Amino acid sequence: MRFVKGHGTGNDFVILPDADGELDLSPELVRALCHRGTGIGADGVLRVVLTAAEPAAAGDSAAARWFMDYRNADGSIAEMCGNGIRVFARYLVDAGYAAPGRLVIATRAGLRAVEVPAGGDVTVEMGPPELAAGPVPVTVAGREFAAVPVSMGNPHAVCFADDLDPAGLARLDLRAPAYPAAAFPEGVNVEVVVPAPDGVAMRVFERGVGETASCGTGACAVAVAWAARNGDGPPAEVEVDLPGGRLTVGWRESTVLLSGPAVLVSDGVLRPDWLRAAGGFGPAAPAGERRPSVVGAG
Ligand SMILES: N[C@@H](CCC[C@H](N)C(=O)O)C(=O)O
Repeated sequence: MRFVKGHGTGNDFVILPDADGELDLSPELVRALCHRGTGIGADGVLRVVLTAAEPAAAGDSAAARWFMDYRNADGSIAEMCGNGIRVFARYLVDAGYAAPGRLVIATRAGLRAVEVPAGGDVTVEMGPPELAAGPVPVTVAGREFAAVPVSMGNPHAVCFADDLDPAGLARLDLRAPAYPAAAFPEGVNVEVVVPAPDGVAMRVFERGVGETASCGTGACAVAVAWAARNGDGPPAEVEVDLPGGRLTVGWRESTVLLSGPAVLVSDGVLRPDWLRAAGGFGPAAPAGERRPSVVGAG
């Protein structure tokens, strides 16, 4: 079984080519693949499957040839991944499954158009954001924030720490943020944001993963909450600095655009013995018996 490893600003993924939808990706196998000591190591898994072969993408095959099946490192399923879809698109072009240019990819959050040049940064149209009613109290490092709830297809809670600078942000203990379960019944990704010379700097505690070096949907949620707070309409662009690098968030009418590097690192082969010990890929379950399409971190 072949895999490719890739990342977007340090948010890293195991890419599994599965055009015909033959792999049953159990949560146990996802956890084993993502384990940084005993597996390949990643924040998540991207299964690359034709929409025509994927029951979760039923109805999208006329508009999009490929479906991004994204899984968090803990084995849970999320609706959307902004860095993941950029890496996914880079893989499609690199593997010869798509020509450079604009391509549309199906996700659990709906169709997303991606602009993939032959080389360089990849931009995705992330769709319109949803600012939910708030604020919601979220506690990070013993401090309560009035968090702004934003959906980018997946849920985010944006916490502004205006009194900190990027160095203060780097010192914050981001483990175990707490939030009212009723406000985020499916769990939530928590971002802490500070002002930075070119825009904003952020760190993120991802649902289903823990702290990651970068989060594309998180960067969009932060830029949306930041623009809403400033109150004078979306700026042309916001530069978002993350521990793993810089992402740029822009707007085209009501659509949020996310740009940044998407890098393929290595190709590999899963050893049969390792795969067997990790539980292996079962045959894909019939459509009606598939696991729930979205699982919160719990
Ligand atoms: N890193 C991703 C987001 C992945 C999903 C997230 N952990 C969730 O459960 O919603 C990104 O780049 O957007």
